[in-house]
Amino acid sequence: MSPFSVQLPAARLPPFFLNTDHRQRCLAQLRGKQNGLEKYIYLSGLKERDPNLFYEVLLGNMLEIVPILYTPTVGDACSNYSHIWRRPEGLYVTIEDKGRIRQVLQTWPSGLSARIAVVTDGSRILGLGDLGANGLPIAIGKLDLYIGGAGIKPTTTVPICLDVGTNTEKFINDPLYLGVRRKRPGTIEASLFIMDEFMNEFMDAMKDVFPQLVVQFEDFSTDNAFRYLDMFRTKYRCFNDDSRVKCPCEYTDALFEGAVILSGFLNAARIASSAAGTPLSDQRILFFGAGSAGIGVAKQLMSFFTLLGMSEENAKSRIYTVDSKGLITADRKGLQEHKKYFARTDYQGPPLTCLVDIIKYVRPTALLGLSTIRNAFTEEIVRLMAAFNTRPIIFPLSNPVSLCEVDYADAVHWTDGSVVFASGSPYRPIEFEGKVFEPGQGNNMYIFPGIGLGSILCKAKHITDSMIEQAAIALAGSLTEDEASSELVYPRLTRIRDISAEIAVAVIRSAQADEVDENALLRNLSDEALLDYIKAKQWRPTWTHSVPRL
Ligand SMILES: NC(=O)C1=CN([C@@H]2O[C@H](COP(=O)(O)OP(=O)(O)OC[C@H]3O[C@@H](n4cnc5c(N)ncnc54)[C@H](OP(=O)(O)O)[C@@H]3O)[C@@H](O)[C@H]2O)C=CC1
Ligand SMILES: CC(=O)C(=O)O
Ligand SMILES: [Mg+2]
Repeated sequence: MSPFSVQLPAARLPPFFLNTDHRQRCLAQLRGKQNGLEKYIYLSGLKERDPNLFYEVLLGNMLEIVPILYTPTVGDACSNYSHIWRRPEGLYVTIEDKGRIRQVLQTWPSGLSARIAVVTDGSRILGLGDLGANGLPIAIGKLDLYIGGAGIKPTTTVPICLDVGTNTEKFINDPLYLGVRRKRPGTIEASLFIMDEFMNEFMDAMKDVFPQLVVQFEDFSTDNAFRYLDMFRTKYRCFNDDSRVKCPCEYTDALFEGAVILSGFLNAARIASSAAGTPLSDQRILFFGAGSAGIGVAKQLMSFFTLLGMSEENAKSRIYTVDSKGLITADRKGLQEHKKYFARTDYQGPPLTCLVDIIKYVRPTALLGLSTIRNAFTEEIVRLMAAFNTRPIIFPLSNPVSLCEVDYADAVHWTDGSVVFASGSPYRPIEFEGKVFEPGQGNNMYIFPGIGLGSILCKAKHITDSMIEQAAIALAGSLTEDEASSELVYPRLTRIRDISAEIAVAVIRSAQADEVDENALLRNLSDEALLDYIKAKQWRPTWTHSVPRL
């Protein structure tokens, strides 16, 4: 509880306490911690003691604090959550609650005022795999970004972990593990039926208990992600898609990632095209990793190409996908459903299984990594990209850093500084041959806060494809002159609040065009008035650091 929000007798506080800058004290305490996990624990404690001070410190120090609350450190927090747990921070709905999920949700204090829930089942946390009940911090971290990055009110957010078990043996055997001690229901018909019943009951109960809520599904394993979104996309106010291109990637994590990568890719392609003197649309994009994230991003890029006037076939032909078995081709036996859409029909020859060979065959202008394979983009691969392209686009997007396909410094060195780079987790700028190089962070954190804010304010019934596309275009267009001349592909994180407000304008306009908005009051506002309205609605911490001693 904040010392400022309770009536403490003055003598209970040190005499000069109220006249010192607590933000500086918090930063000093934070910086005194030995490692990322300790910093995470410290910040979590600060949020509990004094939420206003916590968000004030976050807003003033985004570059330092976001990598702790979010990727990469949140990955450590999740992996170790049962050991570092201090206090209840979210809602757990377990498989054992089946039949009474409504009552469980009703225990959350702010039913009617809740606006955004991030829901994970812990089955694919970042690229770290099945972390079971330990997955909750990813939902908390995302919501901190909704709050910090867009100004969503903290009391309207709901982090939820669906604990249906874990297949990670070491957790089940860990005496401190906090989740239910059982394996996840399997994939035989009867187990799927039980899970479908559980998920249907959960979503029905969510709609009843939190009538104004938008649900973001986060870090479900690819098979579950596709399955549940297929079940729910037209029924509930979860992130949703009226897709022109029917391939199953409406899973929100992938949708947002698609939008954010589209945005960075647009800026990267402009840089690369102008260096090579080729048209923007003349791109060949190789996706290394074809799970929900890879296919989600591929879909978003290709749908943008169709907006540029390309036919669907032409747009699709620009995209190549690779999984653990190599280049995905249509003649492969037993190909999973989500991989079929982009499977190549034009490759004749023995299966291409090695990335070097695939790159020699495709000669991509852009190489995107969503594979969770650390250092998969070797020196040979990166040098090949540089040999084929004046400005090779290389986006190693797997999170956290420990799973990133190539480190920034290596990418810069191996391409003699020609790489156009964005990674999923943050890297620091580096100096190479007397020049400072600044990496981009291609992470959905740039987009979901603004989409959430816009959707809440216009009371969107669903989030349509065009809302997501317009959000991506607004993000791409949000670079300042300084950022563009530094060849950044994403704006600097310190501006995320303003960027989220601009994205929210684009999202609201698009919701209005698609007639899914229910807040008629916003329809007649000019863009300028709408931006002012959005900024006025952004929640800010009300903490003051200079309160006189009584
Ligand atoms: N930057 C961002 O904003 C975001 C990043 N991500 C990141 O994307 C990554 C992937 O997520 P997701 O799609 O859900 O995960 P999945 O596990 O579903 O997909 C991983 C993909 O990589 C492929 N793969 C695995 N090993 C290899 C290998 N040795 N060679 C080639 N391909 C391989 C898999 O192949 P196969 O299908 O054959 O198993 C699969 O297609 C995660 O690290 C996640 O953190 C996710 C969302 C947003
Ligand atoms: C960033 C993110 O959502 C992921 O890696 O899953
Ligand atoms: Mg995610």
